[in-house]
This record gives sequence, C-alpha cells and structure tokens, in this order.
Amino acid sequence: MTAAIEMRGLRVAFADGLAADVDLEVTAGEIVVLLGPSGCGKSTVLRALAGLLPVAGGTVRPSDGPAHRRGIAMVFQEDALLPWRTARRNVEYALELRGVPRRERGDEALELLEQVGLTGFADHLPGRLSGGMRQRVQLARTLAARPKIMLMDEPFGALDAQTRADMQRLLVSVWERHRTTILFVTHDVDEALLIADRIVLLTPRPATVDRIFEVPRPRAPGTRFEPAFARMRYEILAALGARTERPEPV
Ligand SMILES: Nc1ncnc2c1ncn2[C@@H]1O[C@H](COP(=O)(O)OP(=O)(O)OP(=O)(O)O)[C@@H](O)[C@H]1O
Repeated sequence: MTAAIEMRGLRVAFADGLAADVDLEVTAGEIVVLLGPSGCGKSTVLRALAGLLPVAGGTVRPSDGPAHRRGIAMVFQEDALLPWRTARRNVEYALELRGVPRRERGDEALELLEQVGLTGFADHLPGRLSGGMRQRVQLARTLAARPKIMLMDEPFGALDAQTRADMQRLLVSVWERHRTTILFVTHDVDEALLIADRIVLLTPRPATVDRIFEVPRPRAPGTRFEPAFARMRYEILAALGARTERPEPV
C-alpha cells in the first residue's frame, strides 16, 4: 500500500508551547478522520500539512512547495466561493486553473455539479444558495482541481443536522467515485464512524496519536445499530470522555 501522506514526528509549536507531535501514515485512497477533544490540535495538524503553519520538527510527505503543487486541496467550514460568479462559473474557475481548455470547461463543470446533486442550480449565485448547497458547490470546485489529497477541516460543522447527514453521505459517494485520499477533522463521533476507514483518536494538547480504530466498509444505513459498531462507538466516546475529564479542584 502506498502512503499518500506521511507524518514522522511532525511537531508544531506556538509561542506558548508544543501543539502537536504526530506520527501517522494515510494510505492512498483512504479516508482518515482525526478525532479529538476541542483544542487538542486537530486543525493545527491539518494546517501544518497544508503548509499554512511552520513545522518545528519531523518530516512530512508530500513536502516542498505550495499545497496545490503537491496535489493538496484544503476545505474549510466557511466556503471560499467567489460571490460574483455563478455555481458553474466557480467550478469553471478551478478547471481553468487546472488548464482545461475553455470549450471543455462548461460541460465538465455541469457534470461535477450533477455529481454533487446540483443539477438545475448551475446558474445561481452563491448568495442565492443555502449553506448546504454552497458546500456542494465547494466540493464540486475542489474536485475540479483533481487533488490527490483533500484536507477537510470540519467542513460540515456549520450545517443543520439533516443537511450535515446528507453531506456526509454525499462525500462518501463522491469519494467512491474519485478515490481521493481524505484527511478529515471533526469532533463528531458519528460523523467519523459514517465516513472513515480509520479513526485516529488524538490526545489533548499537544496532539499525539492515541488510538486508531479501523471501521469496516461497506456501511448500510442500519450498520450503526449493529453490535460491533455500537461497541466501537461506545469505546471511542469513553476514550474521548476520559481524555476531556478535568481533575477535581482541591
Ligand atoms: N495561530 C495560533 N497561535 C497560537 N496558538 C494557537 C494558534 N492556533 C491554534 N492555537 C492553539 O493551539 C491549540 C490547538 O488548536 P486547534 O485549533 O488545532 O485545535 P482543534 O483540535 O482543531 O480544536 P477545535 O476542535 O475546537 O476546532 C489550541 O490550544 C489553540 O488555542
């Protein structure tokens, strides 16, 4: 198995001390979810990988150069759509940056918008779309860049429960088609269980790899009620709970 991402003793520090010290490999085509208590350093790890934060030590692969040249795309909770361009023209912009000839861009953009369930909304401006729809456009635009790796930082965190569940399912179906390697940050155990091949539980700050849970595929809608699955969910919640407990004041 080829590793698409390799972190060896990846250390990130801020003025007030070490924020992360991580050893982890992500296999090509895998979805790995980083899960951990609030403030443990999940986003820090992702941002260091994307080159948005300086690394204090260790090695990272792919290294060298800006993220897009390393085939890395970063997706945040806030969409980064151009508000004056329609959904289709936002996707076309990514195609243009990839060097797709002008005459092919329109059809490819429509095809990507169809894959994310936005047929019929191609000519809408982002301001006229709901939060979930904007995240769909964002996903289509990210896919248009054909990244090898997608780093996703709580991309569905601002969505209501139903839209969030729809987006989780959509992400898995899009991933089944493109097999992009995904490293995804969340603090939602159920979200992790739904999308991940492996869930990496991080310790409180500084973030280090605590435990890794393998989650078998395929997953039917009822899978989460199966005993093995429920047990894993319980174990993860228990581990998270134990990590976030504060000592009693004396
Ligand atoms: N630019 C920065 N300068 C200084 N400290 C920072 C900076 N960014 C993050 N931190 C600190 O580093 C720690 C890890 O933050 P990070 O945002 O990575 O956590 P997280 O696990 O993603 O949290 P959450 O789940 O709440 O989003 C926190 O203590 C945070 O306050």
